[in-house]
Amino acid sequence: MKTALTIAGSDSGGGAGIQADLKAFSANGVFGMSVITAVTAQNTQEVRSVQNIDNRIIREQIEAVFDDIPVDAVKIGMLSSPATVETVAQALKKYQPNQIVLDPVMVSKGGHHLLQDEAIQSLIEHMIPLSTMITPNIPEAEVLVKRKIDTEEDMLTASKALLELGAKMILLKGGHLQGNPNDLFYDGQYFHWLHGERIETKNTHGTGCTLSSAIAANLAKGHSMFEAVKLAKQYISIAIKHSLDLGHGHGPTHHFYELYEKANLK
Ligand SMILES: Nc1ncnc2c1ncn2[C@@H]1O[C@H](COP(=O)(O)OP(=O)(O)O)[C@@H](O)[C@H]1O
Ligand SMILES: Cc1ncc(COP(=O)(O)OP(=O)(O)O)c(N)n1
Repeated sequence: MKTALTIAGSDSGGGAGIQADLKAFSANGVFGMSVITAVTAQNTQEVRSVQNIDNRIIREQIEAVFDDIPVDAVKIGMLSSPATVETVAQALKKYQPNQIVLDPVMVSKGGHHLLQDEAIQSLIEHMIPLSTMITPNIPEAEVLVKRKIDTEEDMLTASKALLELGAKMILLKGGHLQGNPNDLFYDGQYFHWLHGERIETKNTHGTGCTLSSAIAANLAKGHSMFEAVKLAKQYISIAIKHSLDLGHGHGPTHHFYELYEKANLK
C-alpha cells in the first residue's frame, strides 16, 4: 500500500487540517500518517484558539515516521510559527522525501491567522524551495508575490513570480476570484488551466486542505504531477458538490469514497 504523510494542524471540527487530510488520503486510496504542528479549537464558524506543539515533539513525530515507514508523499499545511517552519524544513532536508506538496496555509475562512506574520519570510526561505509543488489560494499568492491578483491574466504573471521563489511547480487556486473556480498549473514550461464550475454552497471549509492532500495521495500512487492535479481537481469538485451542511458556519467537504469510485477516478 502506498503512503502519504500530512504535517499540519488539527481542526477539532474535523473539516480542515489533519482531519481533512487523513480523510482525503483514505478516500484516494493511500495509507495516511500525521505529524501535528498545532492544535486548533475550531468549528465551522471560527477558530477559537491555537496551541502550537513543542518543536521537539514535531521533530520527533517526523523522525518516528521516517525512521520506520516508507513515505511516498508528504503534504504540508498549517505551520504556525517561524520555529515550526524551520523545524519541519530541517527534518525534511534530512529525509529528502521525493514529493512535497506545500499548502501555504495563512488565514482561516473566519479570518484567524494560522501562520504568524513573522513566519511568512521563514516559509519563503526555508520551506518553499524544498517543495515539489505549492498550492496557494489567491490571498496567499498575493502575500507571497507582494502584488494584487484580480484577474486570470494576473494569475499567469503571479505564477511566474511564485516559481521564482524556488518551488518546482505551482498550482494557483482560483476559488477566491469571481466566476468559475479555475486553477492554474505551471511547471516552469507550460501553463495549464484546470477549469471548474462554481458550486453554489457556503460549505467549503477545508477545500484547500482536501485538494492538496488529494494531490499528495495521487503522487504517492505514482501519477505524474499534472495527472495528480487533474484527478485532485475532480475529487475536490465532487467533495464540494456533496459537502455537508453541518454546523452553523461553513460546513465541510464530503470525502465520499463510493461517489469517487463511481466517478471512476481511481
Ligand atoms: N464554490 C466552489 N465550487 C467549485 N469549486 C470550488 C469552489 N470554491 C473553491 N473551489 C475549488 O476548491 C479548491 C480550493 O480552492 P480555494 O477556495 O481557492 O482555496 P482555499 O480553500 O485554500 O481558500 C480549488 O480547486 C478551487 O478551484
Ligand atoms: C488546522 C487548520 N489547517 C488549515 C486550515 C485552512 O484550511 P482551508 O482548506 O484553507 O479551509 P478554510 O479554513 O479556508 O475553510 C484550517 N482552517 N485549520
